[in-house]
Amino acid sequence: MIEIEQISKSFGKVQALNNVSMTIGNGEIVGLLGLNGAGKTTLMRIIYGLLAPTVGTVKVDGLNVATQAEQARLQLGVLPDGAGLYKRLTARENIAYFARLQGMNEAAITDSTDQLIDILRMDNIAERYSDGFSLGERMKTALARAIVHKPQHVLLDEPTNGLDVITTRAVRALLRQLKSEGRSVLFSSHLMYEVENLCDRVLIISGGQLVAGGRVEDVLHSAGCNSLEEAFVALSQAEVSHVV
Ligand SMILES: Nc1ncnc2c1ncn2[C@@H]1O[C@H](COP(=O)(O)OP(=O)(O)OP(=O)(O)O)[C@@H](O)[C@H]1O
Repeated sequence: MIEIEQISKSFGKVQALNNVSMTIGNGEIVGLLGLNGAGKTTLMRIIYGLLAPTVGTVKVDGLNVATQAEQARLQLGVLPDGAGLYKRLTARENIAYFARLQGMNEAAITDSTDQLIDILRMDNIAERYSDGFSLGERMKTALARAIVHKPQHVLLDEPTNGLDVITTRAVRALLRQLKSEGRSVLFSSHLMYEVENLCDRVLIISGGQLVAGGRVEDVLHSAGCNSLEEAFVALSQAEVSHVV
């Protein structure tokens, strides 16, 4: 379980997050929605321990990410915003290198890398250097790298960004598989239908504040809307102060 308790984060005068609390349970897919600049990436980076919150704590399976960062990170797989790859490594080598950093043995690395190359349809790029990869090819490699060590919790910042329809479907199937294995998935997206189809729960952030959360039908009901897009627009446009 990931427990986010009263997180606030300021960058100078910009309050990127303001008193955000939530939990993400095992076996759950949670979608994080928010307009550009709402605070999604900041929240993901804080959960992974890349950024320290100004106030608040994050616990991953009871481990405080501020004070037990290394142990907590072993439980997490992360696809960061604009994920960078090692250009002088092939896609396969990028994935395997990351797995090695996570302490996996070589047999498990080969096994898991082969599986992901197959699932994400990466046969044509597996042995190519990542320098020059298209957006979708980079995303596939970064996604495989994020989950190669089979983490308990997966944080994905816009995981289907730039992917073609077949690969997007494969990614959705992969996320459902992670859920069926009892893993938790938190992903951000600007695609309403994706969130609607995939998520057990949706969280809506606006101006750094959590303005709605729950099952899609509950969010629609409380916003008095017929579609998630309508509810999202209505909730995101509510007046929220963004500057302290
Ligand atoms: N390192 C930083 N320095 C200054 N401001 C920052 C920094 N990182 C984020 N911000 C600001 O914090 C706010 C939240 O940014 P964040 O990247 O979390 O938004 P987001 O919801 O992921 O947006 P998008 O959908 O555009 O990716 C924005 O106003 C952004 O400009």
